[in-house]
Amino acid sequence: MNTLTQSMLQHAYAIAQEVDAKALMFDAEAWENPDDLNEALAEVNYRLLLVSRSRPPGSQDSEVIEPPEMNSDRVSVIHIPNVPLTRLAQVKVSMLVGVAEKKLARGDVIVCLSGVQHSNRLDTMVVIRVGDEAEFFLTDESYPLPPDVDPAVFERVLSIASELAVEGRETRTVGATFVVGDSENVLENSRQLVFNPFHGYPEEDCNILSGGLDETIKEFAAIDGAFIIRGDGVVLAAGRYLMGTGKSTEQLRGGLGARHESAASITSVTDAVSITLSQSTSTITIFNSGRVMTEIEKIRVGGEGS
Ligand SMILES: Nc1ncnc2c1ncn2[C@@H]1O[C@H](COP(=O)(O)OP(=O)(O)OP(=O)(O)O)[C@@H](O)[C@H]1O
Repeated sequence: MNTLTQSMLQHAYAIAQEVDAKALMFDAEAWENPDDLNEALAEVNYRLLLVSRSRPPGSQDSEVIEPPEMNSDRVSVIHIPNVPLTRLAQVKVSMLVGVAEKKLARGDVIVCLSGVQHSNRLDTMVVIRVGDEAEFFLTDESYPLPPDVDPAVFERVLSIASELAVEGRETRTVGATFVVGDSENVLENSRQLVFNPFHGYPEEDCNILSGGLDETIKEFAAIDGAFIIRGDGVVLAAGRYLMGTGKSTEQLRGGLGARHESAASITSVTDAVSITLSQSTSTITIFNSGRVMTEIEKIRVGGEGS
């Protein structure tokens, strides 16, 4: 391990102890292989949140460093979308997923370490109190998800939206809205714009957690309207027109149009959360209670985090 990385680890550990941090958040992807990661983990005897890239259920990706099996309360893993993210976006998404999975809570202090992917080098340390930075959690909600939404479903939708942002469709950017949770209410507050491609299929074939559905969803992102996803991951509909427009509880910033307005509004009249990918900026915006909860900007095509 190089001197800088060792020094970063030691200082991060010392700071975590001094400020009584909830955890040290640690980027598993900065390592080239699991042995190097293990060596680094042995350096710090503190509660660890390992950030790792998520893969679709059942898929293999040799680029992804799987954190070692650890039978310990000291270490838990947060999966974030497997797309290039800036350092800030990575921290933001890790915190969001960490809070959704109840591994973190508003007010927790965390010491975050990251480095360029597979470089074996840590070069960035950030100390954050979850929820303090306005741009991380823009609403007052202490828990970001509706009660019926499995955090794994939220994480998968976030991954699919992030991949869509990077990949686009047939060389073009695409936009999409995923409305997750409180689906009976959401269906009552929306109507079918076009034929629902998920209608009539067994639920087990339409669950985003069961694998194999990502490409189908990405294909249907091109059709007008929103996806409606039940809290357990079953995709109930695509091509859905969301009603209740104009009921968002805050003025959206300039440049956001009907897609974002409708995504915000549906979360003000139901308990759902909306995840919206902008076609024009490739920014992902997450809404709940009619307001912006988080924005993830600059999901980039290729390159290193900055
Ligand atoms: N009420 C609605 N329910 C579901 N989808 C909608 C609704 N209104 C608009 N859309 C979707 O948004 C698309 C138009 O988005 P528009 O450009 O007007 O909004 P925007 O918020 O600026 O989004 P973007 O940043 O992606 O351009 C439509 O093609 C349609 O797919």
